[in-house]
Amino acid sequence: MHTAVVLAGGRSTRFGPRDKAVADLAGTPMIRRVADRLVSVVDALVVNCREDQVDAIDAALDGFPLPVRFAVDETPDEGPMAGIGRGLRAVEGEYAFVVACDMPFVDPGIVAFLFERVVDHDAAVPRLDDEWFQTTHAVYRADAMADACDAALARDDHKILAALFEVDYVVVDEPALRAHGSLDTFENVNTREELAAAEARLG
Ligand SMILES: Nc1nc2c(ncn2[C@@H]2O[C@H](COP(=O)(O)OP(=O)(O)OP(=O)(O)O)[C@@H](O)[C@H]2O)c(=O)[nH]1
Repeated sequence: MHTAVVLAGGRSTRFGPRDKAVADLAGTPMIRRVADRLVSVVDALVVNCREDQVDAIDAALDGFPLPVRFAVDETPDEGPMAGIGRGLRAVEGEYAFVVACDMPFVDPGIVAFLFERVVDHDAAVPRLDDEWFQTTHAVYRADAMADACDAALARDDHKILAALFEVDYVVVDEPALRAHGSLDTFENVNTREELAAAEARLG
């Protein structure tokens, strides 16, 4: 059983007054695009967000063919690592793909490969040449990473890497990623301009 945890609890300040999770991207809410890209590689979806986002996200996911569960932040605005931990606690199987709600080109081939690479480890984290770890596009062993998130938060450390470095992780490098899909998978939409560019690419 594979789950996807979609992170949507941020404030989208660069995007403007509206929540980018449910922003219209070529006729489909962004989070729905992300979810739709994952149907072939996971069995269930967990959405991490704030309570005030639930209704709009639930509407955006109306008719989604897999079970959807919400993992609402107990305390909002604790950062993405807190969201990862919260989301992973709601996962039923062993492993989950964690992805930001603003990655509409997420590539199922690469996600499937991350699920292969994580076996016998706690995390499989992509890392492109000259770039940092793609921790919001990675597969985690749900209980191990959730424990590490809780431990880091208890030390008042909110960095995702503080949790990652506590678990047994493998790095998935750029050549391996390229062999399994498009690196567009890591593209994220933070601004209205990036939304327009994504829309143009979708035709
Ligand atoms: N639960 C939770 N998730 C968060 C938080 N901050 C960011 N995220 C999520 O982490 C992912 C990456 O965050 P950003 O792209 O920086 O999103 P953001 O914080 O909403 O955007 P900006 O305010 O423009 O930086 C997104 O999927 C966010 O929804 C938070 O405080 N809590």
